Amino acid sequence: MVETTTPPIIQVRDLDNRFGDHVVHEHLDMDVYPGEIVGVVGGSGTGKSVLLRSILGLRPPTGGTVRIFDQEIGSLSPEARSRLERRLGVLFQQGALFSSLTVVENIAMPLIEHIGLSRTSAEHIAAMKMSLAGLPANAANKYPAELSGGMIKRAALARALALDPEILFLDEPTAGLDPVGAGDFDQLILTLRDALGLTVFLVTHDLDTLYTICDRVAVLAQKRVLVNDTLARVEQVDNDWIKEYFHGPRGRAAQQAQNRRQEHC
Ligand SMILES: Nc1ncnc2c1ncn2[C@@H]1O[C@H](COP(=O)(O)OP(=O)(O)OP(=O)(O)O)[C@@H](O)[C@H]1O
Repeated sequence: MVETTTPPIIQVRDLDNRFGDHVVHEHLDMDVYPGEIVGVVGGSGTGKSVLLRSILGLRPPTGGTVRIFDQEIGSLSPEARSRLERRLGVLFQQGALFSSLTVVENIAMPLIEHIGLSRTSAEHIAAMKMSLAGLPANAANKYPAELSGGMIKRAALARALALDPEILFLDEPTAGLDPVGAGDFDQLILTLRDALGLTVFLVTHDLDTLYTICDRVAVLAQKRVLVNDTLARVEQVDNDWIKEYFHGPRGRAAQQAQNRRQEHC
């Protein structure tokens, strides 16, 4: 759970991101602590995906620093950067599986490429990761086009877990799933965090995800992280977007659903 006395595992300071004249982030600060699940929310175009890409080092920011495991990613040698990347698992919005590879081959690929395992060993570990992500064994030899949306997410999650990451980044993990599938996926993320001690950084629009599994919620607005706190505190912030998002009909429904879940526990 959240231990804010420990140093952050991700520390973003004074981050700027611009595309020409378009300023997406300005003086953005954000901390993520080990073992927590942080949900990043904000209106469309507020820069959630750009923030995720900046933290992962996929997009060099216009200014500012990102430190992960107390290492500044912009100043690492290629070898150090590669070592750091192995400690991060990423689930992109569309799954980003290779369509010409089977599920087991997709999951085995990072094990072969990054740590040089033989194909047999890599596929053996890939089968275990499939099971961890809740995929049936008979999905192993299927191609992505043969999978349901929920199974694609699970296969992509299994691949993200292939190298035993310490931090898991998820971009809209429940987008496109039906409510039952989305709820199951939320529970899977929670179970994996608890079982594996992961830190989870997730970008989402899904209010149920926020209410069900997030320890803290970071709201992007006005080109920065406006607030990064428990949901109870975030809900109280006097900001138009926060009021509309959390206190509108969908926010109230998600909150009531969570209250009912807690009553049944
Ligand atoms: N490569 C790029 N070139 C130019 N502009 C970009 C680029 N990538 C992102 N942007 C712009 O940056 C802004 C933030 O984009 P981003 O995708 O991070 O938003 P978001 O908060 O994730 O939105 P959504 O919730 O709709 O997915 C948008 O205005 C987008 O058009």
